Amino acid sequence: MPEYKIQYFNVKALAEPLRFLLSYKNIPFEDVRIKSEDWPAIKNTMPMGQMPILEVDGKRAHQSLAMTRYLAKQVGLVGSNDWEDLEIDMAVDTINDFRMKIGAVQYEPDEEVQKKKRVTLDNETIPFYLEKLEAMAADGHFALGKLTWADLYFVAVLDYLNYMAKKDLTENRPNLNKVKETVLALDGIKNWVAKRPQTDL
Ligand SMILES: N[C@@H](CCC(=O)N[C@@H](CS)C(=O)NCC(=O)O)C(=O)O
Repeated sequence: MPEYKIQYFNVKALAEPLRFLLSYKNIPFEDVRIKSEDWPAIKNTMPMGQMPILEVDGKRAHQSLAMTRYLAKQVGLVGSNDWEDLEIDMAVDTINDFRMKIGAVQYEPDEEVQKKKRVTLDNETIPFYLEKLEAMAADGHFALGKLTWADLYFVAVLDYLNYMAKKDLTENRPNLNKVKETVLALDGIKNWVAKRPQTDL
């Protein structure tokens, strides 16, 4: 079995889908968490000056979605043809678009501008995306009517989304809650969630 190492900050955010995918099959990995005070010295050694980084037998990869998709192939959570993979990718890209829209507000440096942007986020963006995502998950899964990496991706980033949105995004969304329950009930994920470092996001 390849040796896996994940490097990121001490948060779930963009590395958690990688951790979920490996944990799903109980694949061991080194979970390296860089302290923010150590980051400036390390930043320039990273391919794009950013994390997460995945190392597979010492070979280094970056870009969280590409790495998550790679691990999904390793653990068999992809489609069985190109069209099925497209359906999974559509769900994942939609979730990722949602993340970036919430992030654009959370990381807006001007406080007054952030306040204004949060009104639009709360009244328009969040309801729009949640309605679409709830409909996509009508049968308890985001794609193909079965468990795929889109489901694991959503649940893995959910704490991060809730933190940035400052609300429980799955409240009163039965289909999204079903996805959450299904993923959190998987043995490998249950074990990981029980033992992972406790962080807000
Ligand atoms: N497109 C990249 C974005 C990575 C990214 O934004 N990483 C942030 C943390 S979430 C980072 O490394 N920030 C530190 C910095 O830019 O100095 C990915 O998805 O992996």
